[in-house]
Amino acid sequence: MLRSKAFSLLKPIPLMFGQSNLACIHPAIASYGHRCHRSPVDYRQRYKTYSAGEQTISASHTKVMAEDLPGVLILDIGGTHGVLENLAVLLKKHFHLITMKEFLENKKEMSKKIQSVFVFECRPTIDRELLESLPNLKVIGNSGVGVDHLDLKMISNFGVKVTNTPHAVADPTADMAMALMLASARRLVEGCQIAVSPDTKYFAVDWLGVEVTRATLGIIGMGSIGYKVAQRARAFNMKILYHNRNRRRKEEEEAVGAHYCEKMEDLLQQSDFVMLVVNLTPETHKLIGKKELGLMKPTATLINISRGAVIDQDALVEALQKKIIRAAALDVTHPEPLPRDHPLLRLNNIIITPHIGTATVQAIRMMAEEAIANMLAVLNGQPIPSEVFPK
Ligand SMILES: O=C(O)[C@H](O)CO
Repeated sequence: MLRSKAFSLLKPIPLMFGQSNLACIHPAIASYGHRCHRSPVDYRQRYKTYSAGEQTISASHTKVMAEDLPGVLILDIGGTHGVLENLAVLLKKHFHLITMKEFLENKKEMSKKIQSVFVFECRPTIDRELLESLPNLKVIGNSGVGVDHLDLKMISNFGVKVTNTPHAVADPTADMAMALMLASARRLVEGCQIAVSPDTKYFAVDWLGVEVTRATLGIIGMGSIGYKVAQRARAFNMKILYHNRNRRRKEEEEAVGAHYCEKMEDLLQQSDFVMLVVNLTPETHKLIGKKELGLMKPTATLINISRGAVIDQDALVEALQKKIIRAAALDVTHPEPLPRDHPLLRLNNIIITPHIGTATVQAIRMMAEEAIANMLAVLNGQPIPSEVFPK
């Protein structure tokens, strides 16, 4: 709902990809993956520069017929063509769009044409049956960074590559992390409800918040999103702790004033805000359970912008009910959405948003562009900016 509303505001914009010539992908985009791995900030900078200078070439200038382009199967995600209209415009520059409906109606002909599948964010998934019916499939372009919804091993056994969009998601997701932290700390949602309630006799002292400024933030998962959260938190003079599989370089730690905690337990015990920014893998499944929640301060807040299954939700319900921790702010849950009678929805010390970390006009477009660049690289046998490998 929120996504489609946001998207309806999106006006046609100059497109980064010029013509439907598969070789004409802008070199800045074709190569950003390599450099951006080290310096993700670069990408947005360069994106601005190039998109501003790029000439708009509308679909009518396209000489190549859609049928001549490699087929991309769009798994239905809404919109009139099975894909949001504005994403369709971007994709059509380089691909012959085939919706699931078209595929199912004319499977014999369509299945041969399809060389790529575009997956919008983290849904839906791709099963063996679909893979078996696409003999020419070469790449699945996931729009979004998390690929926990895809069976990477099975896909790779079909000789199909999977790509994701780590660069496009980093800033908006880090912004969302800050929004959740601030909203929970200052009890923004309750404040809104009170402000619009018919009862005008309310006293702020009855629902005091806590301060983010100078508080201790513990970031679990210091990849590019985690690091961007740290950059933002520094502006709030927060003390930053982090736990990650690999320690960041000294210069990177110093740039944001982050302190490494080798043991996650130390971070949990010391933090006022614990921020989860890890990928969902078998190792991080229910990473935060009863024991971990018990280590947190009773005044601490848990924020999750990764995946719902990283938290043992039953343990979280109990911790929030018994005030073992102060509050939680979740952009992700398991499942999504939660069943309407789920106990998490009945608590007042929680904020839940419907997985909107990347639901911005800019991010959705940039994710699509990053996914397109990846898919074209695979189809053209060029270096792939962001490929994901099975473990
Ligand atoms: O994985 C991601 O990038 C986000 O969760 C998008 O849905």
